[in-house]
Amino acid sequence: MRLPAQFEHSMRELLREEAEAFLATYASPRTSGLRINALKLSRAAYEERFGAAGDRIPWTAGGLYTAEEDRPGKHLHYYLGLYYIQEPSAMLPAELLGVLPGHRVLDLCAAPGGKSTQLAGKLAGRGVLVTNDNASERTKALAKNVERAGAANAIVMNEEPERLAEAFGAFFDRVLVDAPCSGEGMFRKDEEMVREWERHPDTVQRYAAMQRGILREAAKLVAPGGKLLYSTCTFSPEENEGSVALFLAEHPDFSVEKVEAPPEWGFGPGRPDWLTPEGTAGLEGERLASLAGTVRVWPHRSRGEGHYAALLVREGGAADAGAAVADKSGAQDAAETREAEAAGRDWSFPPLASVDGPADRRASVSASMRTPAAAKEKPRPGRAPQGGHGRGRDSGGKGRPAAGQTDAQKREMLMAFARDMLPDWRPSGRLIVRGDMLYLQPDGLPPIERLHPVRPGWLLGSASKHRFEPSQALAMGLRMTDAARSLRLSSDEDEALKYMKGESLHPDPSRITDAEGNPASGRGWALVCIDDCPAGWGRWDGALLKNELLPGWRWV
Ligand SMILES: C[S@@+](CC[C@H](N)C(=O)[O-])C[C@H]1O[C@@H](n2cnc3c(N)ncnc32)[C@H](O)[C@@H]1O
Repeated sequence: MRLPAQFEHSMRELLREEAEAFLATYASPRTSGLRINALKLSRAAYEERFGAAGDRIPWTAGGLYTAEEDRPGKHLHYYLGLYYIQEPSAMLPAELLGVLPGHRVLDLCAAPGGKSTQLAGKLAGRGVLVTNDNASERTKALAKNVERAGAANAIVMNEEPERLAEAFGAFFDRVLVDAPCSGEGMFRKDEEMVREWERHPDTVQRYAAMQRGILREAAKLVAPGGKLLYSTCTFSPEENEGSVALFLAEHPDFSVEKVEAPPEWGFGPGRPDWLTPEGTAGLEGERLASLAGTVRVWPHRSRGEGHYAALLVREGGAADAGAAVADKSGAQDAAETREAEAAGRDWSFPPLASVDGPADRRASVSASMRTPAAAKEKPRPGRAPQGGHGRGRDSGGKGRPAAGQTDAQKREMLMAFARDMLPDWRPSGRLIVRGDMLYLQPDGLPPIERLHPVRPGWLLGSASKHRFEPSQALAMGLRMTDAARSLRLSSDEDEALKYMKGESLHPDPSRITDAEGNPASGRGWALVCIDDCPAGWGRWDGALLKNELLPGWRWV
């Protein structure tokens, strides 16, 4: 690979005797990997069922090295969200952030969602993940990847960091800033980055300025005692230690938490000594030296592409207070769910939270379970969702209000669907209606109506005319055993691939089963599952299973 002369010169200056080993890596293939989706399966369970998929990536739970010829993107399991294809070093930042179930987590520069799906796995369905990117085109892939992973507690935003900081304040226990950067660490992966670097001599400076602006806003979003992980996939000291030095100089309430890694992983320390005197932003002494506690991943030392990560902790507050609080509320939810179950069919979704309505109309599931309520709701004007998805369609469903349907009626349609199809399903959150679309939003968020959510919650489906249509996102976030009617296929069967290609199926009626795997009664929606994982919806008429998989989710 031909490297930009200026890049090669700078790397020789920095690395000196190590430079040859570093430059030699450009003659060997890049590393690649996949990460098993903890929301669906553990690595042990994956390997037990499907065999070992590759060498383990030591720094990441569920991470496996792959070879070019493996083509993991061409396997049904990829479509089912059982794993995400991700460069091995790119798995490090989310791992270092120390996310616990119940945390409030923000992924500020998130598209296309590699680290968001990893963070969602760490949350294990508890707490909230706000995943954001300011490039609206890129948020489509972000939303789809988050949905494919089955993250039911995520909201997807298309916002500028300033506006998030205004709306949320210091709300988050964990913030990830996987910053836009000059991408020097990805030259082996993407030669276009090499050309881009060459075309713009000021690339490094331009990105450094961007990163510093983003970090300033990110600081406002971290709760006292919370943590911020800053990462790039580049080598330049200006974009790495330099951006963190300025951050520390401007934010005395943050400090570096040293990254501890076993020597065999090969990580290098941060290099404050590579900063110019101006590059230190006036940082001195111990604070400057603490930058050595940040981490550099080098392709000649580790089995991964170039990366940088800095873990920054904000002082004050009780460490992990968010997780503790959320754990408590999780226990409370479980207790209240049991109470509601005991009350039989009175269990209900929360009252509607109108996107335009006053804040005091918002209510939690737990409150609604005590007082099922929808019938009293007044009709509201529908409002087009941002990037709305009819049944999770990639570009359709412009969020037109269903003619004549009130929000309360739409909620009732969802309830009727859930009673028929998902009798034991007990999600938590608050129900949001936007146009035809119904979403379940994690509890406890501040008002976000003035922002641009691409998904203000888990997209459950759309209620138009007289029927509720469940979304692909709903299917992907369910378990096979949630469904009162399912068709269970194995990835070895031709039928599985036919379904994923969009074909309708003619299964023997005995294969349409209930949650326990016994023959199911009734007709209507059925959850199609492959290797016990939901793949999408079909409509069963007693002889034919009509394929309801949307084109954007099909096998290609
Ligand atoms: C390195 S990529 C993120 C990769 C992503 N974290 C992942 O793991 O898939 C950086 C992202 O930052 C976004 N971005 C650039 N400037 C931004 C800003 N001011 N606010 C939020 N996102 C920004 C870009 O659109 C890009 O998607």
